[in-house]
Amino acid sequence: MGMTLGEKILCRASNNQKVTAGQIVTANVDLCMSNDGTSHITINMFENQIKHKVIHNPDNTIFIADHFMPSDSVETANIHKIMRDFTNKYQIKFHEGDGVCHQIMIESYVQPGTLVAGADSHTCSYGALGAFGIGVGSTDFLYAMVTGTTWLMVPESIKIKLKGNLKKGVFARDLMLSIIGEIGANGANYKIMEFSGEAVDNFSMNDRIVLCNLAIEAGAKTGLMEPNQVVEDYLKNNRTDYREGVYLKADEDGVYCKELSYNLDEIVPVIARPHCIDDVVPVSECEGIKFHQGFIGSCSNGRIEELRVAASILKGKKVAKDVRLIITPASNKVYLQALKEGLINILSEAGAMIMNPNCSVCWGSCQGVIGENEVLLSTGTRNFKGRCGPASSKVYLSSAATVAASAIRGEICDPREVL
Ligand SMILES: CC(C)[C@H](C(=O)O)[C@@H](O)C(=O)O
Ligand code: SF4
Repeated sequence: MGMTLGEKILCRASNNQKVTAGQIVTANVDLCMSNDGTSHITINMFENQIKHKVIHNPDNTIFIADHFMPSDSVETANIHKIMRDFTNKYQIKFHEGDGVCHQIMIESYVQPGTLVAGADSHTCSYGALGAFGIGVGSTDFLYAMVTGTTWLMVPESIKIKLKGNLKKGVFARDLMLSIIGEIGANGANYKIMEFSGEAVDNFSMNDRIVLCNLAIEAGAKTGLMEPNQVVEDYLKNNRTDYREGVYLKADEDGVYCKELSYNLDEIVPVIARPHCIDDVVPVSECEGIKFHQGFIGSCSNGRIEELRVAASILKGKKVAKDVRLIITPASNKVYLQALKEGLINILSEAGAMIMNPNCSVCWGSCQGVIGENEVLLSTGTRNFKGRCGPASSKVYLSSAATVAASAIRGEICDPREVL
């Protein structure tokens, strides 16, 4: 009996010949990542509750300030100071203002075949590179940072076979929201969502990240894809630390708890309605709904490909009078690329507000918070009640194209009408 891709990676990380779903393993963690959402909690425990104050591998420990960047209050400024002092003291890597943690990790650190513990739920994004990213709480993060290991039960895997091609105006974001809409927000609880099939070969790095990033929103332990030439090219072109990676593949006879198949030709632009990500309907069912703010950004949808699509729609047009459009590149690298391509000019001339790279409106605690009864159309990851404003506010989730097209119209519309 063979192994799934996730089992292969955990096998390697735990120095086993074979692992099977349900088995509990202690595994070596290749990278530890923490952000300003919770790192002060970890630092407090480290300084005050443990005896042997050792960081297992400072070089592989990365702290990133992105959720409240720049700080919006004395409280968050103090969190950044705690992070700055701690990372200086222990020679840990620290990024401040460079962008969203997961984007920074993918641009600069994560390698295929590795295990990464991140104190953030969307650590599952690293599956795009064929790495096993797990979101952990502050205590588990502390354990991994100090010991270089973590323990986990090997999850069962769901094979998600993708074939066909996305039509014009339909994006990876629509595909993943459609999958979550079908299986439900608990549909993959503690499972690995392993994406495969001929369609995956045609995916860009951005598509790969979009799919793996939202795996947690179906309850998955992580999302995974076999690394391929696209990954290899991405690493070669973007990474100063490029080295030959560990390109693990699932065995033909790996055991899956479920198999799902999707034909990409059948996917249409969709929207997740408030307040649950699995309340997914075709955009056409939301046509005409007024909204007050649009947001393009986040670790899910703030990369250059998304800004290009937004710019192609907004070029020469104006954001509707009663809509605020906030666009936040996912990293400085993305921002600089957008500047170089003239996208920032186009978006700005159309009336969008361009923010510094950070979690921005996705997180709803730093910038672009919405008011009582206001409606947000967002490319963020979550639409929980109160995520981006008071309990009376509403968040709809869609692709960047849908946000851009709707921002011009002043009400939700299908991006295929303008593309
Ligand atoms: C702050 C952090 C712990 C949180 C997460 O884990 O996902 C945040 O990034 C989010 O998207 O809600
Ligand atoms: S962009 Fe949103 S989902 Fe991603 S880490 Fe930041 S707050 Fe979390």
